[in-house]
Amino acid sequence: MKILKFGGSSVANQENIRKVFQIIKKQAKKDEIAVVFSALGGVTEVLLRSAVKAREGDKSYTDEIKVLEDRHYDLVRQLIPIQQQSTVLTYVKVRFNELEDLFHGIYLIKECSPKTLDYVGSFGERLSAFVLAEALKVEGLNTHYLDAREVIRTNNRFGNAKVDFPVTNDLIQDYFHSHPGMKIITGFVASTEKGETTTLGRSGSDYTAAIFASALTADTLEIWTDVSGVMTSDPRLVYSAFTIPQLTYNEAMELSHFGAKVIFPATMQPAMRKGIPIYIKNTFEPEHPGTLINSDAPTGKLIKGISSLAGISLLNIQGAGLMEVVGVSRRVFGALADAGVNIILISQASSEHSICVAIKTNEVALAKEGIEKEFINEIRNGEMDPVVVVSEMAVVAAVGENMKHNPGASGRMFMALGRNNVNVYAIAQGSSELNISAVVSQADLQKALNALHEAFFLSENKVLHVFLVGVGLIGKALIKMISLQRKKLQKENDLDVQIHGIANSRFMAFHEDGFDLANCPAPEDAKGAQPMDLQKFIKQMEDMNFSNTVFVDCTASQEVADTYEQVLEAKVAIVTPNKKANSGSLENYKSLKKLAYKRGVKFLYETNVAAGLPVINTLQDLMLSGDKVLRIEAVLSGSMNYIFSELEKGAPFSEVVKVAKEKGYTEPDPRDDLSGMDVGRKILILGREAEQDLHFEDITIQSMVPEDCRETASIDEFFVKLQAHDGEFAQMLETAKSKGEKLRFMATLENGKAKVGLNSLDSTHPFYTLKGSDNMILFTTERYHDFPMIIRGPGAGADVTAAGVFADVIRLGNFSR
Ligand SMILES: NC(=O)C1=CN([C@@H]2O[C@H](COP(=O)(O)OP(=O)(O)OC[C@H]3O[C@@H](n4cnc5c(N)ncnc54)[C@H](O)[C@@H]3O)[C@@H](O)[C@H]2O)C=CC1
Ligand SMILES: N[C@@H](CC=O)C(=O)O
Ligand code: NA
Repeated sequence: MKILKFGGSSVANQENIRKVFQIIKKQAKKDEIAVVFSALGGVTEVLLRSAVKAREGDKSYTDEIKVLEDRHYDLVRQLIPIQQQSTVLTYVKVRFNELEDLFHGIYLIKECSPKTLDYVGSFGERLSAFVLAEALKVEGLNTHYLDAREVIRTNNRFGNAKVDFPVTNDLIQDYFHSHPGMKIITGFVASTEKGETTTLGRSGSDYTAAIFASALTADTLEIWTDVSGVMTSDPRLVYSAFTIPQLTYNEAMELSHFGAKVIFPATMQPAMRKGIPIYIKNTFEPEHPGTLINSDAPTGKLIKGISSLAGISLLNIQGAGLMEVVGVSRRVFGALADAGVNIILISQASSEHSICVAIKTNEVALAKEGIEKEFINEIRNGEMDPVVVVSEMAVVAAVGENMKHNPGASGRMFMALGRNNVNVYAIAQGSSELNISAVVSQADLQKALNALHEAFFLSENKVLHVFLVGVGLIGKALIKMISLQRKKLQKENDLDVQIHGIANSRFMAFHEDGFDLANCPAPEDAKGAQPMDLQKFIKQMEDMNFSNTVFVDCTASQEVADTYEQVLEAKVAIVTPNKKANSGSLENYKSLKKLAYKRGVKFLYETNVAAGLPVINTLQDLMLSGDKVLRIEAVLSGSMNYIFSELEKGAPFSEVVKVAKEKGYTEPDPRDDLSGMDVGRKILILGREAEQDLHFEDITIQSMVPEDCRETASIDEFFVKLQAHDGEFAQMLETAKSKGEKLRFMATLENGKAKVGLNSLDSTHPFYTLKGSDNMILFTTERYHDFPMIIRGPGAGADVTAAGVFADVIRLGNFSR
């Protein structure tokens, strides 16, 4: 025997009911089944609301009841052929006549007792189960309508009646023996010995199903609802939440205490006591295995799920006079009980200096008043402080029986929270080791849940959540690269990179699950694209509240660089090829580094110098290991090296500059390269990385932009004007050639001063052989003294730069593991 229960959403309308019928017919072919139905979705609420309206003399209840009546008639007409409709329509009509009389009575005497309310509430299930039993007959099933009031006996605590199990079990068994056919049972309703109608309280229909399952020792109980089982966490907050395949009864109880509202375990008790397996299944996705809840040993992971509860406040009861005083906690809890306040979590440290309890925020006033009244003398004497209330809190709890005797769960939990800058206000774990709960600020709830979810369930795949500003040459290349490499990273490095925000200077767009990187739209073409607003972008990034968030700045914008402080403050890591922040004031450079350190996040910018070539990291390693930089001599501009080496092949200067831009070597504005500014910035950054207090004024820069081209408005106009100077550059080249030399645009840093400019070098110089977009950096240090350390290779271009940015992002994965 199997008991199936379908909730209100499963029977909300004809379309859904057809799905329910499919499921019932399929199961009836294999097994003996009985089916419990809730009222059609929303009906009970309307009935109860109308009763209140009637009591308050509000006549509009009649309209609401009329709508319900028509809804049931419509359903009969939709499900049952016309020739067979009359008995069913009559049944419905009689029920609504009864309701009309009932409501009229309430309206007249202006009174509606809990007993009357139970009677009113019973109509929803009595209507749905009857109509559906008849409709299933039309489908060829031999059904038998069972009004559960005939067999479920309760006391007369109306609204939340207690079941008399011995009597009920006998009645159910007798009924099933003496009545053939597939029972179609009303959920929620029961009756007293005297035949008064009662209801079974919250999730009453689940309870009905469990009562029948238990009385009949069913093989299984299936709860059909609108979600595919119990999820690992609240899917509205944790996008990667998934269905838990199997839970023990204990785990199900713990999980549903906070958050997972799929079942209300109290209602499952009768089935649990008998060890009957319970399946949570989805009417709208019947093939999904859903969740099995049974008494088997816990399976799988260290924890099963992460539940949460918002709207919490913490009460701190503390004072020096409370230490080692027996009876304090009894009085605290007594006072809370007297005030009718439900305690959600308790924590007391062994110093006994304070007791901390978490309660629902709407009960704070009652609780505070109750406790302060109880301790009025102690507070007056200064032995105890007034109760301190911290509001806007939430509880997160890791749940699973495998935590028992298995060290590491709390370590992993608090590590994940700490790494993501989630402050923990209170902690509780019972000795059952089934649940570790932590109180966090409500603003951090989503981040906390995601961090925990990742730590416990996705730990094979740590996820970096990227927000990318600047989808230009480098940004686009980066997206493409991540898309191509993602599978391998997931498989071989336990790392996933998702992009949740994209922006250029005009538009921005966001995606909760991460954009489809293989077909990533431009920001302006993405769904929900909005005009770019940098502050809004950052706010949205913070609101999405992912753990391991990375802000990637692929612009050359000062405005974006100016937000780094704000971003780091939010504990978000930064990866950027944009040199503006590090080449601004020395103070800003230092304070950003300090802030990143303080906030425990990384600020990575390898591509600030020589694109993907390992220059910054190498220099940082040298410094960390105690070396000292004496001199840096370098070619730091890919575009300038390209331009001066291409010039040798005979093309005009302006033409070569254009090609350098087309090849993606130059800055967005090529004058930044030609003016030496870009190289100036790079040598400044290298100096600072070498722990020298370098300012921009310490650099002498020779500009290659002819005077009259400096003030031109557009880049196109600049190119036109530049043509007039092709001859001068050809002449410079000739002069060098005549001496057997080559032109190299380079930077030198020594004794706290830097020089940037064009040099003519003979063949003995290491830079002589550079080609194309090559960069070359010579570090002369205390350790690399006689011969410098040399780094050489292409130092500009979309791919080598994007690769460097990508490598920094991946590096973050290693840091924050
Ligand atoms: N091209 C190269 O070889 C290398 C470039 N870099 C750096 O990479 C960065 C990006 O360069 P490219 O991709 O070539 O530039 P790009 O001009 O192709 O792209 C820049 C993107 O940033 C966007 N943008 C500009 N200001 C913005 C703002 N305030 N808010 C939002 N978006 C904004 C633009 O709309 C554009 O989508 C620059 O900082 C550059 O110095 C670093 C190393 C090498
Ligand atoms: N424009 C730069 C590339 C970025 O740093 C160059 O030409 O080297
Ligand atoms: Na680099």
